[in-house]
Amino acid sequence: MNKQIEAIIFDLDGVITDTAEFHYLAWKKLGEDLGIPFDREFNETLKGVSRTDSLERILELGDRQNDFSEAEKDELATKKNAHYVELIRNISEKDLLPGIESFLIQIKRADIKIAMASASKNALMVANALGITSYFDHIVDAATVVNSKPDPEVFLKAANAVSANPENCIGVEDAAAGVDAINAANMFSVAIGDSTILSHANVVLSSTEELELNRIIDKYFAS
Ligand SMILES: O=P(O)(O)OC[C@H]1O[C@@H](O)[C@H](O)[C@@H](O)[C@@H]1O
Ligand SMILES: [Mg+2]
Repeated sequence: MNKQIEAIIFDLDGVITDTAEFHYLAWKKLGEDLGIPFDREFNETLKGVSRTDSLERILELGDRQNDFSEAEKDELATKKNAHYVELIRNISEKDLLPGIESFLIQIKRADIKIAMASASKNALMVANALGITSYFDHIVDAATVVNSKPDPEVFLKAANAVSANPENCIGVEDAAAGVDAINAANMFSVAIGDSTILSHANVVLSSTEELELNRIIDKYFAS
């Protein structure tokens, strides 16, 4: 098959904006309320993972997974979300991570499709608050995704929605589970963050400032 780039598919939290930090703070508060404190290292295992699966992992950490009914777990997840929504109340264009908007403009000019594959049910609201929705040809509705990253489902849904062949897609992620999902979707993975955690990506950049379309294209064709 002809190698070409049809779409670039973005994770949201921790890639486009630093909401990964707010997810961490909101889960940390819930964990402390439950007597299950945890650190940033454990938080790495929550990145990219859905709300319900994240709660399960925290309860397992405290060996409390059997202490709550499904209804009580729903209440806990709702409580975390209320705290998260409060933390992101004032986000706006100023909270776009450096280099993101210019990267989106470069992709648009190159006539490559842009999609979002976030596990967050708040993704559309956050994208609207950041003023970037119009750049996206498709934003996957997390409520329709059955399997959490590292399953490739959300990336495959995004590719399908913009009629792109997964092998001709590039995924951008900040989470280890997200990189696994991109790789499992048979896409080219670009990771932003710590290269010791994200070494399984095709390309690791230390910051969004380094996102530059020509550079990514060169790496993709060299792979
Ligand atoms: O609770 P939400 O907004 O639906 O988000 C679900 C998940 O969305 C992912 O993007 C985040 O990396 C996770 O930390 C978060 O738990
Ligand atoms: Mg992320």
